[in-house]
Amino acid sequence: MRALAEEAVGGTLSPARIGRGVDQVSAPEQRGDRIRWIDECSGAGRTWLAGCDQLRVHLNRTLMAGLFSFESHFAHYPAGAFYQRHVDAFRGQANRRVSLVAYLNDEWSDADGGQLVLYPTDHPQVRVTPAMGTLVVFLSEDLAHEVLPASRDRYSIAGWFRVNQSSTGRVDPPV
Ligand SMILES: O=C(O)CCC(=O)C(=O)O
Ligand SMILES: [Fe+2]
Repeated sequence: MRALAEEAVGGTLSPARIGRGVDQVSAPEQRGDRIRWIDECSGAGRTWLAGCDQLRVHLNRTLMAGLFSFESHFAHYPAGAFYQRHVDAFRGQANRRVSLVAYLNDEWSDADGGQLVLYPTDHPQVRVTPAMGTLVVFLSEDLAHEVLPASRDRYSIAGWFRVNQSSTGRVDPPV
C-alpha cells in the first residue's frame, strides 16, 4: 500500500468525471477529486491488481458473484474537495457490482474530516475514517455514500468489480 501511496502522490492526475463512455462529463460541483487509473505498468500497480483479482475469484467461489473484471483508480481530494452522495451503479444499467475503497493517508485524525459516509437503507449511517490500511467493500447498486470535505490532502483508491453485460457476443472492454 505504501508503494501505491507514493505513486498516487508522485504521478499526474486528471479531474474525475461522472457517467460512462461518451456520456462522461467533469462535474466539479458533484466531485472534486483528481484521478489516475491503475494499470500494470508499475510493480505496485501489478501487485494491487493481482491482489484484487484474488478477491474477485474468492467472491465468485464463495458467493457465486459472477464478477468478470476489475477497474481501479487513485483519487486525490485536495483540501475542501468532496464527492456528493451517490451510488456507484444504477440497477439494470451498469455492470459495476462490488465497490472497494482503500485509504492511503498516514496519521489521519477525525478532526481532519474527509470521512466516507455510508447510508444503508435500514441502518444508521456509518462513518469511515480514511486512514492507511482501511479497506471498505460494499455492493455498488445498494449503498449510497459520500465523501466529506477534508482539511488536508486525502488519497484513496477506488475500485469496482464488474459483471460482463455484453449482449452482442463481444466481451465488454475493461474500462
Ligand atoms: O474515496 C472514497 O472514500 C470514496 C470514493 C467514491 O465514492 C467513488 O470514487 O465512487
Ligand atoms: Fe462512490
